[in-house]
Amino acid sequence: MAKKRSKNKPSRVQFRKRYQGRVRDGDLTRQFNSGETESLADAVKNERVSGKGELTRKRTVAGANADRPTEADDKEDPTLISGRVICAHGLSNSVLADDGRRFDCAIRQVLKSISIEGRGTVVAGDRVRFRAESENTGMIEFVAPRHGVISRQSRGQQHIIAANVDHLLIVTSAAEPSLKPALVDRFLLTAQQCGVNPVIVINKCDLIDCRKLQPLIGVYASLGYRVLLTSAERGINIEYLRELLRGKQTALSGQSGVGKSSLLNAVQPGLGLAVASVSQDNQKGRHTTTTSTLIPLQGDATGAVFDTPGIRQFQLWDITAEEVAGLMPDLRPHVGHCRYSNCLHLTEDDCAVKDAVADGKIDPRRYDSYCHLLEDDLLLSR
Ligand SMILES: Nc1nc2c(ncn2[C@@H]2O[C@H](COP(=O)(O)OP(=O)(O)OP(=O)(O)O)[C@@H](O)[C@H]2O)c(=O)[nH]1
Ligand SMILES: [Zn+2]
Repeated sequence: MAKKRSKNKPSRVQFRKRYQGRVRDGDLTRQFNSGETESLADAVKNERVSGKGELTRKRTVAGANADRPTEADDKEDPTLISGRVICAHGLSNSVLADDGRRFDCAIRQVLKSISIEGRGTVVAGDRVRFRAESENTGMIEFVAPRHGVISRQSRGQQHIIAANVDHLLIVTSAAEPSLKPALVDRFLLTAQQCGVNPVIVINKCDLIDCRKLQPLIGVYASLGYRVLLTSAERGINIEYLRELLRGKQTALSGQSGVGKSSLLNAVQPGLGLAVASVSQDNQKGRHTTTTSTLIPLQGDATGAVFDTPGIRQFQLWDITAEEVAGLMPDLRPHVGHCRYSNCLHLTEDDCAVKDAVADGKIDPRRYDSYCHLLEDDLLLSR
């Protein structure tokens, strides 16, 4: 009789132990002296937004800050300006107000105190409310809760590089360089892990007979992934891509030379160039490679693209071999039916995943990707 998947999952305590305080709530965490941790989103909610935390405590103890706004006040406070963070640089953050003005903003101390080592209090893509202090400077008072967070691992900690990412374009090319579905599978896993909606773009479709791609596209489409065949060179599906980007914050990932800049230039002349120069800047400094920049689309109040080296090649962050199958929509339904609750679906007997591959329910190539990821990467580093 098959065992239930839930037995395979680590308990909350084991989970916390495993990540040693780095509780992955999809957000930054801070650690109290007691050893407890709290995500940035929760901290902001508890302390800043509800006004029940630090601010309120300060107010009652010292009687100070009595005029501090609560969230409701913030939203109604006409002196605060709404905008989004274009580039986060610690002390000076570039913020684009919804009315199109640019401000250099500092961050209010209480927001800083809830991040780890002051890093990542705000990141590119964050929706913020700030108080203008001059024509072009201001103070960020409020950071809205995030969705679609892209992070990377840095010295064992999660480091957010972009927030509120609506779409992740996984850009590949049909040829030159050749299509690497295993790489697409990795990016799909990362997108799943980050809670970002992926779109697979196969560029340079002018170089091959696209009918050859039908089986591959069929597999992805059957898993619910959107696949777009494009040619930046011939202008194929560029209008569709433009529509996809409209009003959304989109991140691009993919190997060098697949045509990311060319696609952006086809959508909006000069956009690829703007992106390339930002990427260059990022590559110059060793510590700035994680800094991402949001580049607004012309004539589109809310549409913008992120493109930094950090996102282009972004890696799975802190994933365990046991978690991978659960992040793959084709493997996931079968994992609970294996004989062993800790089955890795590689060499074990009575493995429901391998049975599903044999029965044609899982595409063998996808299973192959899974095996390579575990054997060549995740299990080797153990
Ligand atoms: N045939 C063909 N060539 C293309 C297409 N799109 C881009 N290219 C060419 O592919 C090469 C690489 O394009 P880029 O846009 O620089 O690629 P990228 O992904 O931005 O590369 P990196 O900046 O290195 O990450 C250039 O020589 C482009 O002219 C296409 O649709 N068809
Ligand atoms: Zn199995």
